[in-house]
Amino acid sequence: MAFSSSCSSVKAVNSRWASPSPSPSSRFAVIPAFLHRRYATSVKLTATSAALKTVEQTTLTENNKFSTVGSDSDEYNPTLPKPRILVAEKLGEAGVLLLREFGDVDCSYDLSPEDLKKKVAESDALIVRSGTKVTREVFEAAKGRLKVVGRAGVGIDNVDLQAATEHGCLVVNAPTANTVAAAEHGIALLASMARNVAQADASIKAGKWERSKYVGVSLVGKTLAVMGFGKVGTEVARRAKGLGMNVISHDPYAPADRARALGVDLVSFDQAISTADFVSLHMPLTPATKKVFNDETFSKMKKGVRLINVARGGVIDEDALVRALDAGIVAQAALDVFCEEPPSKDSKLIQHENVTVTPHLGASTKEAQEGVAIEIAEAVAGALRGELSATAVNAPMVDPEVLSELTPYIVLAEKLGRLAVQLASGGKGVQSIRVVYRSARNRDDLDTRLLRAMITKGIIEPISDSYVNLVNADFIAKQKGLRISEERMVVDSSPEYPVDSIQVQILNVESNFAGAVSDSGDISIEGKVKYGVPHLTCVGSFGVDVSLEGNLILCRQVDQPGMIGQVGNILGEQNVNVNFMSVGRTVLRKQAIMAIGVDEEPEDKTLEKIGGVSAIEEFVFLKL
Ligand SMILES: NC(=O)c1ccc[n+]([C@@H]2O[C@H](COP(=O)([O-])OP(=O)(O)OC[C@H]3O[C@@H](n4cnc5c(N)ncnc54)[C@H](O)[C@@H]3O)[C@@H](O)[C@H]2O)c1
Ligand SMILES: O=C(O)[C@H](O)COP(=O)(O)O
Repeated sequence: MAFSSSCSSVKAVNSRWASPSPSPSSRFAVIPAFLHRRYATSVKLTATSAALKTVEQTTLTENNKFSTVGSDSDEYNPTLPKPRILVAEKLGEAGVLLLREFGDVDCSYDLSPEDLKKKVAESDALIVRSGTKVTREVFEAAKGRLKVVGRAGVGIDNVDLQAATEHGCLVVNAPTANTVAAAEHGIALLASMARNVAQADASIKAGKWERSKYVGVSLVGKTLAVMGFGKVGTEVARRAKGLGMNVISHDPYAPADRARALGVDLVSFDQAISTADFVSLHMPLTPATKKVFNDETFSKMKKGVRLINVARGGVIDEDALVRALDAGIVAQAALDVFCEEPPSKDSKLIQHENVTVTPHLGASTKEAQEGVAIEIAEAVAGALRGELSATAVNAPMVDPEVLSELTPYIVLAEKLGRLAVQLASGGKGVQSIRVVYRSARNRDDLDTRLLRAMITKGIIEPISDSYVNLVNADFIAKQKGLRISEERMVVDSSPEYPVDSIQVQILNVESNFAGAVSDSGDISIEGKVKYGVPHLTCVGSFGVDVSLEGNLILCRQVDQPGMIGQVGNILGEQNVNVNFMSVGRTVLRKQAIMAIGVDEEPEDKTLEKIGGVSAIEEFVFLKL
């Protein structure tokens, strides 16, 4: 089939073909050294669906004091020295037993940073919860011995992932076993806050009997805003419905039908916080959610609102919360997590009489800890045996040859995913993605899993705290209710290159940039690799040609002379360097799209000026 594109004509204005090919995100592309060694001797990877199957047993040397086994059917070889596993925080007994069957387990809790460094130098695996900081210094001190870090829980903000990857250390976590525990703790805080349980308990223990002081508020009929409708948020909503509450939720990326099925309306951020009597936080800590609860947002809340946080302390500006409590905007807060853990003893927030606190207990039930312990023990033992883990967060396992050929396409795929998700808006949520690969290669001679993983990574990472890689991409996509369908079209170009173009479509969503919506009504963008550099070649129905470096401004305007100059001048005045510009149009002198690659992030006022140009109908700034 000959190559066909839905895009219209394009005129490139500036060219940087000679730019060096950008390297892929190092977190993804750096293959842990021990995996390299293992695969280097044992695995023949092909570009077929068998690409990730290991076929032989391998004995490791150097830092690997025991053998690892590649095939699913092979057993761990008990004649070789057992791996040493350091458990640095309390882990459920079932998990410890499982680990003992497999290795020498050292349970040493409350280690000082110095002692931790000494111990990791003699350990093949380390298991922690949120209380141990696994820093770069820890990986350096391990001198290559540490092969796996297991986080017995969800958040891996206490593990330096970049350092782990650089030191060839796999990081795995246990993302699902504590969901219900966290939700139950949220509900416990909600109910005990509403009825002043903690304060009344302290009062009575101090010898008082203050019945009128601790009159509470009822939950039934009140509105609860669940901020973040993921695993924990969904379970909180389900339980709050059972308490007779009216539940609304804000989550720009959650599927509306999943919420509707629970009788929950997905609403805008402002609508959620301004109408709720109770606000419960369940979003991840990301650059977009950091301190999202601040003076401005508190001022929009209903006077007397009650706040619960079992997510991450960093989503709240804690000083602003104290001000909101003092002003009576927030009547009460119940907090399980803090910006700094443990928080300082004399923190105004902790000491506030209308605040109830728990020391990060969300996951701390016997059942959750047993579940998490088993989940992490299996993941760590599996990783030490060399198996793929569905909860690995930093390790691709790809033949270096395949990786090297695909490198520029990997960058392209991630950037297309990242761009596409930023073009989505509205309450329906990103649910269905369609990817079309145009390639001259035979269908079975192109393994697209790495590309699909990178598109998934590009789509998910800007909107969550999940780390996506080849190993966990499908797992995370499924967890988030994201359906990714792939199509391959054979085109008449050179089979020397694995892919001619990649098209990413987000189906059934609204866009914040109407120009990105194709004739089929879906958000659609397409890109190619040209001379090793990823390029955006199509936006909606408009052909463009802009190298995907730095950041991007897309403008839709009336096709008329002088537009490039006007916008270029505005950016130039603000010292924003344009690295690439391209204009594509459908019909002469009607509508056109201008794609402008910029090195810096323009200030708001600069973007406002661009929006003020009369011929510009809409524009959007996108981070690559
Ligand atoms: N206190 C504890 O002990 C404890 C236990 C488990 C989880 N957690 C924390 O709870 C949080 C949620 O965990 P989860 O397992 O449900 O994660 P999840 O990834 O399943 O859900 C997070 C949800 O937040 C949404 N989201 C992303 N950005 C958002 C934004 N700007 N506004 C609103 N929603 C947004 C995502 O779309 C997703 O649906 C995480 O921060 C996790 O670390 C804490
Ligand atoms: O991220 C998590 O899983 C929770 O915050 C629980 O942390 P914990 O394992 O330290 O209790």
